[in-house]
Amino acid sequence: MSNWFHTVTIETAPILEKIKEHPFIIKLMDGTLSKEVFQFYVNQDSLYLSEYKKTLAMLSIKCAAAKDTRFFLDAASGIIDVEDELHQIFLDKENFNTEPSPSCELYTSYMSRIVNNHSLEEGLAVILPCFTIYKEIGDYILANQTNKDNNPYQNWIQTYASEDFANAVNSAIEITNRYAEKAPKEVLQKMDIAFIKTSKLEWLFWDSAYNKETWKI
Ligand SMILES: Cc1ncc(CO)c(N)n1
Repeated sequence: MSNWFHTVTIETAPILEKIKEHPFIIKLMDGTLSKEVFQFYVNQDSLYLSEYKKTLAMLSIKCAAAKDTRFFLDAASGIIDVEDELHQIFLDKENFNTEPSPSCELYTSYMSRIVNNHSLEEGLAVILPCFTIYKEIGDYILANQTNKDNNPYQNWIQTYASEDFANAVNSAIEITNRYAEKAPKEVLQKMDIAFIKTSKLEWLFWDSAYNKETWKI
């Protein structure tokens, strides 16, 4: 198989559509998303990113090629900058909740489990939707919004529709496709499962923020 990512993207297209139709994204795009919901999201996203960077660093040391290790280490340290920038702007430090929501816990734990206990290829697949879905959504919002000048969430939107982020996404896809080219069919199937599940978790993460998900007990 020459382009694993292309094939799995076709398979996950309905999930991406559902994300675009989610009220969180619709309201983020038109600027009517409540500040409370966005706060909840940024709070949880900060907890998410702080785990995600560790997972990327862990994945980096499993790559045989030094340039791939460097890419994931750079991405991990880039996340520290994103955490600092976006979260300084949007995060309400006094009301910061240090407990991950069930969906946040599920998402970060799932990625960490796959990266730590499974093959490199599955690890590459499991962390990829975090890049590719945010790129899709960033571009989608920017292309469809009519209120770029007065959307309170424009900085957030701009980050994920930026050229820097696009370059990082392309590199992550290229690396994953390169390892997939040499992978046997059984491994490719496991890569699909990991990618599809994380794509669903992306939807779940937005949905959980929109509903300000709590632990039921
Ligand atoms: C949940 C989630 N997925 C992906 C990204 C993009 O890095 C993010 N900030 N948060």
